[in-house]
Amino acid sequence: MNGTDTGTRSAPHVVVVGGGISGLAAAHRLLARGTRVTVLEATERLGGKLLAGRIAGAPVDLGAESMLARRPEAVDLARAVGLGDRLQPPSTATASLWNRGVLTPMPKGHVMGVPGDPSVLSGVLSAEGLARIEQDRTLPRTEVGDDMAIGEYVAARLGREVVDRLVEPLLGGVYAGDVYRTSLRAAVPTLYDAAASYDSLLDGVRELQRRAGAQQRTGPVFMGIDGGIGTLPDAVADAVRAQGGRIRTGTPVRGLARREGRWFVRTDAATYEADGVVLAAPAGPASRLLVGESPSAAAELAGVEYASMALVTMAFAGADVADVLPRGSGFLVPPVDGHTIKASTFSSRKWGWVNEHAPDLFVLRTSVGRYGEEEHLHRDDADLVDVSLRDLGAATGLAARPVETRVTRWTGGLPQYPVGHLDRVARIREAVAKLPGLRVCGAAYDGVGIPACVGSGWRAAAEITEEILATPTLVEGTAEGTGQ
Ligand SMILES: CC1=C(CCC(=O)O)c2cc3nc(cc4[nH]c(cc5[nH]c(cc1n2)c(C)c5CCC(=O)O)c(CCC(=O)O)c4C)C(CCC(=O)O)=C3C
Repeated sequence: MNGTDTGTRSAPHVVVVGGGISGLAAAHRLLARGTRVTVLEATERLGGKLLAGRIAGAPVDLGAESMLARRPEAVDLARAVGLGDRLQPPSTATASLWNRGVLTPMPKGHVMGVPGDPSVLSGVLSAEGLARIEQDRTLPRTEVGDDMAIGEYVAARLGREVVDRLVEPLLGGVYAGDVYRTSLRAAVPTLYDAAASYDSLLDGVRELQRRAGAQQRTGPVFMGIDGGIGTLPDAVADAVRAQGGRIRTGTPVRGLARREGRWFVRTDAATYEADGVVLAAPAGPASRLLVGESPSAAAELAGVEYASMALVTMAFAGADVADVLPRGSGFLVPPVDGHTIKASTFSSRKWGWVNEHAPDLFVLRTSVGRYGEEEHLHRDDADLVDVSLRDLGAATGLAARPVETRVTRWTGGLPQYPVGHLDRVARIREAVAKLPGLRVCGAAYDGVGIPACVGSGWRAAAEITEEILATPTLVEGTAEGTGQ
């Protein structure tokens, strides 16, 4: 950079479309790299699937409530925006499985439900189910090719019971999906690699476990934030504003066009002129915005499906509940047993901060709905509370009535990663790469977890700044164009 240019050249301007955690992480990184930034969020609220709220006066997460700490991005971002002191691991690392009407401790020693040693599943599977696992040692190799549904692969090796009672409830939480559709390669890449190198899945998993053990990783697997993961987006937004970034909520983007080497991002009130654009919106809106400039990316994005779910958060008088519930952070529910809820998280037990803010309450939540199972979501709030209480009662014996309830509907909450997902993402990226200064990021691409979202935002920011700072363009004063 030539110092004498600063008077005539202002920093390049990047518009970020979407104010969820991916877009905010991208904006934060773009500012650090010296661009000007405008974030445009369609709804009135920043944060996307992260939402902090209150129940019976107590702070609680009403969206995502935990982030993986084994990947650095989410905790690094939290620290970078001043939340380091509020990071807090879960108070308990155990959970239960509501299996055939009985709550049993969640087995340890598996990779997303796939055991290395069948005996860890002895409390969970039937005798036939356990016997079926042994066939893994003698069955001919299962060719997974470019990709295969994780449920199909694990069922072929170990039998359907392992899939239906372990893999499905665990991965059902991650994607609100169906493991007989979900991509092995995208969802659990370590298992895909093991499948390619070992005839026996048990052998492959044991090797993964051996390697994980050799790494001697310390520190918590998950991390929360005092006050809620939902406080992270606002903290990032504050940091973005403090560095001069502009954030507009209630500002849906209506059109995106490239003319004479610049981007024009049209909203109802203004058209923003930019050197770069980060599309951090979900796949549907991203697809609609790309129809003009990249019909092929738009078509691929239009094929990305989402699952919807609802969270029912309930606060009880603490004394009514704590002794009734099983130990640990909550329980998972295998869909094959036909219950409505698919998980319950005991927030007051899982998070010290929930308990500290409301020591006389017990807060828990249930989740309802997954891909292809949207009928429950048409029930009204009172119905969702009733069915949650019925399932909770059947699972744990809980008979108390909550003092307050809150239903949060996450329509289109979780993108699906079906077989072939990674190829689709590669095709999207290839098409998008033909558009100078434009990148996509978010949960639809490289992982639905918060660290993956943050990582994808950072990557988009790094690639764009590399590209546009390498070819600086002359811009006049403000980048805001017509209409404002
Ligand atoms: C997006 C996501 C990731 C990916 C994160 C990333 O890749 O970044 C993930 C990972 C994992 N989830 C795991 C375990 C559990 N998930 C649960 C419940 C839930 N997860 C959800 C989502 C996710 N889950 C959701 C929407 C629920 C429903 C209930 C609620 O939202 O309240 C519950 C029951 C409730 C409780 O005990 O809290 C358990 C025990 C384990 C450990 C497995 C092992 O031990 O090997 C791992 C890696």
